[in-house]
Amino acid sequence: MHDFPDLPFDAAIEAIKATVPSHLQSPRVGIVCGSGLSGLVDSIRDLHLVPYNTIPGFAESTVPGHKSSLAFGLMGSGEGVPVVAMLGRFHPYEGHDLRVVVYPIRVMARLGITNLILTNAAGGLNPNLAVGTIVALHDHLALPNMTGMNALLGPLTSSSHARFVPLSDAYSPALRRLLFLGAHHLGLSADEVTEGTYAWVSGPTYESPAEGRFLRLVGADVVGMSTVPEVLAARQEGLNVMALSLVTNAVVIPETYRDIRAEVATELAGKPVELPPAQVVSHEEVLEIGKAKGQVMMKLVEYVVSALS
Ligand SMILES: O=P(O)(O)O[C@H]1O[C@H](CO)[C@@H](O)[C@H]1O
Ligand code: HPA
Repeated sequence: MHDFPDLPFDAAIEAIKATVPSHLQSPRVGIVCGSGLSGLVDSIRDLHLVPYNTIPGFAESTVPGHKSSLAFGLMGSGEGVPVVAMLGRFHPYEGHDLRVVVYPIRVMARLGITNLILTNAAGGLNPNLAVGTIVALHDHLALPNMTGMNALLGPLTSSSHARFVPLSDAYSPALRRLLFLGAHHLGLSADEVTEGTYAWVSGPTYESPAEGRFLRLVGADVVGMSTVPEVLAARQEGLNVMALSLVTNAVVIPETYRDIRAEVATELAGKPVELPPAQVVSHEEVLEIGKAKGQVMMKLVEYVVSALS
């Protein structure tokens, strides 16, 4: 296998191995913690943190709720499974090139992980998904990928990589099976953990009502600004992928718009106008739900990782 020099893989691996204790240097599972979900680190013992700014080629995460360190350690009971977790990810809207966004996934693959568990905070498009629901992704819909913003565009980063990567099998059924066994063992209902399709958007704007309606119409259940580029790189690296969305807010999809003209007419007729409550999403709300519900996500991830031992 030959790595290409614009991405400093060898230097990154060297920097990591220089600080991480030898029994943690070859993690089997990689985990990416989404917005407000870095609390997953609490389930890692023998914890060893490597700040991103000490790893050649890594950027810094600039989004609140995303720390900027790799966490090495053991997860699960008994001997434990060696894992590496990204406490904070990179998003294109921060100004990071897509090759930089997925670089940590490729570094984790070179450290030896074979399974990747991605987590994210997402807006709910499917009206059946309550805030707090965990959605195991079984597919994605990525308009940016289809229109020239694909993380696999450009020179291959390894001569062993496929140029054309199929996505019909991107989300491992075997890992999803483990997840639902875990949900059963943890006593979680079908309303608490379910499956669905993730729409990837570039952000950083949240969806307009018409965009939300469009994404729902074309089959997406949740929407977010991450994960898909990482899935593509992981699949090119030959990793098994599981991705979990935590629904942190309902995307506003009104069936009808406020009739402002009628409101004015009512007002002019001297009658009181009843104003509907404003419905806007904020990143603070996203982080709050992540903190409140992150525990369930953590237990599920712990179950799946333990089952991989
Ligand atoms: O996908 P993660 O990184 O969890 O973050 C989600 O939360 C942020 C918006 O609140 C966006 O970055 C969106 O993608
Ligand atoms: N839209 C896009 N990304 C998100 C959302 C949303 O409503 N919530 C959390 N991440």
